[in-house]
Amino acid sequence: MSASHASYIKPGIVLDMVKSIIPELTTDLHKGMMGRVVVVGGCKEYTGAPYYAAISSLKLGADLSHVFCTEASAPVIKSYSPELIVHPILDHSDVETEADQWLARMHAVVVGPGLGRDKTILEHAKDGLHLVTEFPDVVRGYKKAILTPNVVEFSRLYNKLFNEQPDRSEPIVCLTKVCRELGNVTIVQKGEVDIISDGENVLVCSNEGSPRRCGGQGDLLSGTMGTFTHWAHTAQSKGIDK
Ligand SMILES: NC(=O)C1=CN([C@@H]2O[C@H](COP(=O)(O)OP(=O)(O)OC[C@H]3O[C@@H](n4cnc5c(N)ncnc54)[C@H](O)[C@@H]3O)[C@@H](O)[C@H]2O)[C@@H](O)CC1
Ligand SMILES: Nc1ncnc2c1ncn2[C@@H]1O[C@H](COP(=O)(O)OP(=O)(O)OP(=O)(O)O)[C@@H](O)[C@H]1O
Repeated sequence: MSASHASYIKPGIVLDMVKSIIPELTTDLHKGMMGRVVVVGGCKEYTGAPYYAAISSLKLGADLSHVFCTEASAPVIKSYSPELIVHPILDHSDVETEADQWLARMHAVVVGPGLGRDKTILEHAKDGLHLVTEFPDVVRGYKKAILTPNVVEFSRLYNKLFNEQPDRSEPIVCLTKVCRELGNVTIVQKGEVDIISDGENVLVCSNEGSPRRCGGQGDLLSGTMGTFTHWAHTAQSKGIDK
């Protein structure tokens, strides 16, 4: 299927789509129902990235926000906020067992902010996009997966899958091609204009953002997306999303 068959969603309805999935706060809710999100990230060099992602998920409206990070980064991340639940497990040899007992309770997992490139940590936890670029089968066919590459990360992924650089003059064609190759995962390709697709639908978000390009904006996006993802799936299960 070529990109010309993809259906395009009008940008103007984005806000309505988002509003339609925000759950109503009612007195019968109990702690956790608005979202239990875990951010997997945080290493010696990067403690801000997982903090930004985790605190964003909470500030948007999730009830509980966890961070899986390394031993060294844990006290730093904890000191930024008492609201985060911080697990220093990523450099433990039994990380999978330790993580599994928590993962089963989570609504959304945000993998990548500040994981760094330490080989041991990557073997244990994997930098989200680095992992997908190295081993695309990890997400292939998992339609709930959302990847949020910046331009350079997208090029690396495209190159891995098709052994060539993406044609920058045809961003939508290239994006839908990658989504389909990975079994219709959703990709948010970030840039001046964000292009979002699952290989079938394409949403181009050209709302003006900040012209400042400081680090951490992708982390805010990934954290809020963790909460929105839970809300979207809940709305979908109730048949109330757009
Ligand atoms: N305070 C923190 O702890 C922060 C940690 N961060 C972490 O830092 C690590 C490295 O992140 P990087 O984003 O530097 O990743 P990379 O090391 O993969 O570098 C990406 C490169 O692509 C470039 N780039 C991005 N968009 C581009 C465009 N449209 N055109 C041309 N070049 C473009 C960037 O300038 C950057 O040099 C990650 O683990 C990340 O999570 C960052 O999230 C920033 C904040
Ligand atoms: N040139 C641009 N103009 C306006 N907005 C942009 C531009 N590039 C990216 N953005 C916006 O900034 C947000 C973060 O994208 P960015 O490319 O900075 O991610 P990143 O490099 O992964 O971030 P991080 O520093 O957190 O790792 C996205 O939501 C995107 O819409």
